[in-house]
Amino acid sequence: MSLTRDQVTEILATLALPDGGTLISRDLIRALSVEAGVVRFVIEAGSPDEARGLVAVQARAEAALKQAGAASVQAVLTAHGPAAKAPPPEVIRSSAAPGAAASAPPSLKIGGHPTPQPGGPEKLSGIDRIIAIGSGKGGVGKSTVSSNLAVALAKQGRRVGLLDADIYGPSQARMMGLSERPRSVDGKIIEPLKAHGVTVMSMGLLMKEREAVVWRGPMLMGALQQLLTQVQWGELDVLLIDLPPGTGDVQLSLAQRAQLTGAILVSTPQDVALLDALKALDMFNKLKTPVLGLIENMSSYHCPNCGHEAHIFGHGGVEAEAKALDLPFLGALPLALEVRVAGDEGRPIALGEGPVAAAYARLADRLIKGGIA
Ligand SMILES: Nc1ncnc2c1ncn2[C@@H]1O[C@H](COP(=O)(O)OP(=O)(O)OP(=O)(O)O)[C@@H](O)[C@H]1O
Repeated sequence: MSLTRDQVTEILATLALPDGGTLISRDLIRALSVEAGVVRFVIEAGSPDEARGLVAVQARAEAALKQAGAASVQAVLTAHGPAAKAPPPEVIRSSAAPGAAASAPPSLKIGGHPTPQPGGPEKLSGIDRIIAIGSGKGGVGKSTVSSNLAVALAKQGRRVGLLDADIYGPSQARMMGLSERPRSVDGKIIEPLKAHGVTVMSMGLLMKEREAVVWRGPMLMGALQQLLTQVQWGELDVLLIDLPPGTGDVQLSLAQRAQLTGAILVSTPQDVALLDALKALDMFNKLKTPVLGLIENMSSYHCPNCGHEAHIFGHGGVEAEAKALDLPFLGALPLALEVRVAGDEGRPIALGEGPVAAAYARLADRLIKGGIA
């Protein structure tokens, strides 16, 4: 049984706080989302002291939700002090790393309030093109496509950056095989890491491994601004930005802060994913970010034993939709076990040879020839 948002709220409403009331009656829950059994939320306390007193409630909430059927629970305690005198909000503890404080390179503070940016979206110095990779819903392979496309472009000689802006569930560090932490000598400029010929920066590299972070709008926008402007990207032909799924604060904030060349949307052939993708499309239109095209991921499956080609999630839906919308269809990427295994091992499949790597090479070639990447 998969939990609904209302059921989650009901469960949270039963958990009494040490000084009275519940997480719901005291209005401490922020950014609650329930998707495919994964429950994510922030418990926002008024002060770091109050937050410390809520650690036990956080653990009880996680246990109760898991018992009620949640596949996983990512609950984060944050504290907000009064705006005038408080330091930037502090991530106190995440559900996946009990007792661990969020850590970053020495003296580097991540996730403060964004600084005002007069004059609209900025052109980031040294970066020729910025492409956001989005999807209407989670799990369609947006991060997988981003890392593999980055590698495929680098293999064809492009200078490529990959920014993991999926601040809620960063996965690029794992997919690109990075565990080292980026350095910051002066506490301001962050030195990105290099993997497989790609310059990479991810919130995941600044957090402890397995830590889940869910931030509210202002903190999140501050973190995103830092990842865009404080990272020493160097000279890049293209920066790929792996967005969180859906249509939210990060997308909005990104479009407001950086001059995007455009967005690429990833979808699976399933209708539901496509409908969600259309919502994302609508969002990019509203943000005046050009949509450069659609990609169909998990398109066809080649049986490794008999070579038979099957279309497990259907096939061609994204191409048909692209046609109907008069948008470029950029390519179909096969469903293959090795894609997941390679991603989990930190060596994107596009690094090697074979049909999937060839599909990524074609995609990269098409983007380069089209002047997109
Ligand atoms: N073409 C593919 N063939 C096989 N497995 C795939 C393929 N694309 C993605 N996957 C696997 O599907 C899972 C989800 O992929 P991924 O994390 O890239 O999706 P996502 O859209 O970025 O999700 P989220 O937005 O929730 O982070 C991963 O385990 C990944 O390895």
